[in-house]
Amino acid sequence: MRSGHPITPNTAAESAPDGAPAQSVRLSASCGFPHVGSAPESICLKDVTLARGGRVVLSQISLAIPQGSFVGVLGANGAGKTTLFHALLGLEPAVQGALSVNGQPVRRGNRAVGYMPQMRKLVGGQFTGWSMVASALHGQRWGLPWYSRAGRAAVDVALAAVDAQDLAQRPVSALSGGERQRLLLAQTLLDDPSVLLLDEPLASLDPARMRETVERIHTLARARKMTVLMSAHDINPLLGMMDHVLYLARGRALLGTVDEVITTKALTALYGAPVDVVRAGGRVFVVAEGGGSALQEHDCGGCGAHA
Ligand SMILES: Nc1ncnc2c1ncn2[C@@H]1O[C@H](COP(=O)(O)OP(=O)(O)OP(=O)(O)O)[C@@H](O)[C@H]1O
Repeated sequence: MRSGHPITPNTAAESAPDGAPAQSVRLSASCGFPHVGSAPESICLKDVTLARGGRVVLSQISLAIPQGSFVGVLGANGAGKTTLFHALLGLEPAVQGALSVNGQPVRRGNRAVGYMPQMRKLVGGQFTGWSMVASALHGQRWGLPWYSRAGRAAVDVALAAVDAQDLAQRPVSALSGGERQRLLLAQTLLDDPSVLLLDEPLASLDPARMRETVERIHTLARARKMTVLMSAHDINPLLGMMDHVLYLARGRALLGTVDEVITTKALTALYGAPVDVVRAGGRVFVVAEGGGSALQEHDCGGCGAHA
């Protein structure tokens, strides 16, 4: 992971950089500043600065995400996607500013917020699918032999919600990456959250599984009226599903619709360096100067500043 960024002006939707028209911006009731969409906001950031290891990662961000919005969180390695999720979970205090979820200040252990961390290694290898999901029941621990009737029912409902009843009795070690992702998603649903934070749930899936996963999450979110923030390195599997994009780069954030944010002009302004948005074959590519993907490489201009 690379380092953070110097403090830079806020570039969220209400003060988008040149080239980022914010037609859908309206005045938020409780956030107190303009935001995208027409629903009441589910997530508010007011002048928020976040740091990791003493380095500023996101600087003076203000934005509001409406309830029920499906948001793709994009940005290169180290852009601050996980840091933002941790802050919304109450795990990383802000250096400055205020974050709220459903009108309340963020707090650790808020069961209204479901979280699926990045899956970097095998989770729950020796357990069955059912036990792995049950292990996330509130107050439970791995391997406990007994669950309440309500807890068991919640596990069954969560497995059904992600079409994973057939995985319930199979050992997790024998499941594919996509099948394990479904179990992890089921875990996040146990507490019937109103906000889902999904950190790179598409990592290591093939394109067909990526699309299937996005569609499943989208359908679930619509049915349960959940606000979803899903981080990703490729925008393409999310196209047509996102209500909004939250794009992080150089310590700044830009929130809006795909058409507002994913433009050469808007992203060049956000990165502060030439970036091309190229559309080909129904796909979108964000290309940095020199030809590489801007979503794969972290532009470190300004790195090294400390909070
Ligand atoms: N535990 C830590 N201690 C110190 N610095 C950290 C820590 N975790 C992350 N960082 C730094 O914070 C910055 C943001 O990291 P973060 O994980 O939020 O980025 P990300 O956008 O989620 O990246 P990726 O796409 O690679 O997962 C990076 O510069 C990273 O090196």
